[in-house]
Amino acid sequence: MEKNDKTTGTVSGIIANLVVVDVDGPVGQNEICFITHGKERLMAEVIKVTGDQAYVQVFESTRGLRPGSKVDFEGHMLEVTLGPGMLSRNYDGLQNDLDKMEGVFLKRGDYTDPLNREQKWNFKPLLEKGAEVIAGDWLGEVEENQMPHRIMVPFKLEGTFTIKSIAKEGEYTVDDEIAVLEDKDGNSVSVNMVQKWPVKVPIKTHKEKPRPFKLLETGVRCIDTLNPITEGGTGFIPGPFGTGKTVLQHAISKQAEADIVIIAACGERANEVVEIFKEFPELDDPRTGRKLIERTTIIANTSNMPVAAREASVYTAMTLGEYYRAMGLKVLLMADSTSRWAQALREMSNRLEELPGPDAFPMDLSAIISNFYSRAGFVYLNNEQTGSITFIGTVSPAGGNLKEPVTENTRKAARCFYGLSQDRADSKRYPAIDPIDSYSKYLEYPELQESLEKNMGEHWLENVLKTKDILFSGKEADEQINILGDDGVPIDFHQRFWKAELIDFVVLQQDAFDKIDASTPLERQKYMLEKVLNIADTDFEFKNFEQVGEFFKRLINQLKQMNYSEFDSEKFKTYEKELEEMLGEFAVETKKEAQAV
Ligand SMILES: Nc1ncnc2c1ncn2[C@@H]1O[C@H](COP(=O)(O)OP(=O)(O)OP(=O)(O)O)[C@@H](O)[C@H]1O
Repeated sequence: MEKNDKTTGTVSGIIANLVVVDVDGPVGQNEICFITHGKERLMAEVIKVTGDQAYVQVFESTRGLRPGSKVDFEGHMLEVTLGPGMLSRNYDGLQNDLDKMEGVFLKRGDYTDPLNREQKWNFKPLLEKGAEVIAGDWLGEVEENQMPHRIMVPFKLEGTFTIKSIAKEGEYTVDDEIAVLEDKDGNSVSVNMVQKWPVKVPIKTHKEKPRPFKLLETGVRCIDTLNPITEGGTGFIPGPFGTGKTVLQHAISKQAEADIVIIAACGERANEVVEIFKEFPELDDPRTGRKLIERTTIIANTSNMPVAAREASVYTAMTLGEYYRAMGLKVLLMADSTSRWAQALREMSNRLEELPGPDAFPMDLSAIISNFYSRAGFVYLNNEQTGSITFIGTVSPAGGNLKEPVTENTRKAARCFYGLSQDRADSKRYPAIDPIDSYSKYLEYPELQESLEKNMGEHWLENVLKTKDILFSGKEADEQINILGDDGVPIDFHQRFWKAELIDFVVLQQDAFDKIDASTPLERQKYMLEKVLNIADTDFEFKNFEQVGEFFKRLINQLKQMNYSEFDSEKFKTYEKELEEMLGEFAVETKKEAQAV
């Protein structure tokens, strides 16, 4: 889309943020333009072209804009600027640095540079003069917040190049030349540490993108044990307000096995975004012992920002993720909430008077959502290294209706579903992920099954399925008890109910604010699951239903004490010993009683 003679135009109509422009040359779909309004230059994106008219969506308020204003088309789509120095930053959807703003917004017409042009970085070459390279290959690296940041052959270059020269190790700014590449015809390309890339086009410099197959450890038991997400996998969390979405997102961001965390806070209210900016920098990073923000970038947009900027933010976040993935890093991308992004799509579609789909969302909502989710994934790079983007989006279904179009279409696109339940939140069973409704389709992938068998033992999958069965059977028993009364059902129903409670309290419920319980390593998850299943596999003899409840409450208490103690510590072992004694004594007692009868 690059061209030399830039197209210009004149504003001929204005409908809120949608501006009609009479153009004097060719313009492309999604091309960026600037409208001159007095001393301001307002950025806009072409969203429809008919004949010599372009409909452009302005990223800012169009207050006071008049027909006749001049428009300059840029010849390229909305791009992000990629380079070292993006970590710990708060950007808006157009990659403006929000820390440079006054108040919550930038002044209209102001765009800030996403990178620091003065800062020097210690560049180390990874390749030598004469090497043959293609787009995405790692020429060298700098270090940012103790993380390697690879300087890559620009993604836009096509074909094979030879390195004509490469900078020696030393201090350079992002704009300094660090290499010169030469194509087959002898044309030279100067490369520095900055590249630009259009946000709506996936970066595809990898060699292969297999189905994800490796479990991504999050330390959250009801995810890892019951419905695991994979490295490069996708998941979504629909949840009513106040069900623990924020706490869960913080837990996953802090604990997941990721090098880089990108948060797309899309369309949140301004005060919620301010909360994110305040809360995130305070989160400790259990992996590095420093602050999580050092390996995090936040892309935020509030509902009162223009619709096109809101729509852009998730793409900007994904493109940043793809950039880091091409460096061989593991990226965790969290978007909250994708419903507000979909609302931005709806507003745009409505203003364009497109034929509406269900609930007035665009007809192609399903394709938009699944195309977006498909940009996540696990990849093999050309140098045999791997990289990944694991994507988890939250959905805020209006009125908790999971049949509404955004939730329905997200369900088709995402492989894991973590449904937060109001009932569980009300009874303080956190995290409130519903164990019956939630699922991970990855568990059906033979690739993951194989890797689980290798890493978690041959009975792991069997145990996970058994756990699900016990939870389901407990729910059924609970329903029967509620209908027929405690005395109206056989004692066995109580036993089934309490076995599910045992799993709920010991495996599913997890205190995000306890130093030890907050995050459980896989090895410990495996140990505890086996312990609990051993109990669940035993058929105890009970005199009456009260005895069932009493016995299981004691077991739950004991096992919870273990959850709160350092794994394998003296304290842990003491609790475990007491638990075994409890089980042994009960078996002896009931045997005696049975003999007496
Ligand atoms: N895993 C957990 N362990 C302990 N407490 C929790 C956990 N998850 C949630 N809570 C409790 O629930 C409260 C509400 O959680 P949170 O703020 O995450 O809800 P939310 O769904 O994000 O709310 P909103 O929809 O308003 O953003 C927390 O303040 C905390 O007390």
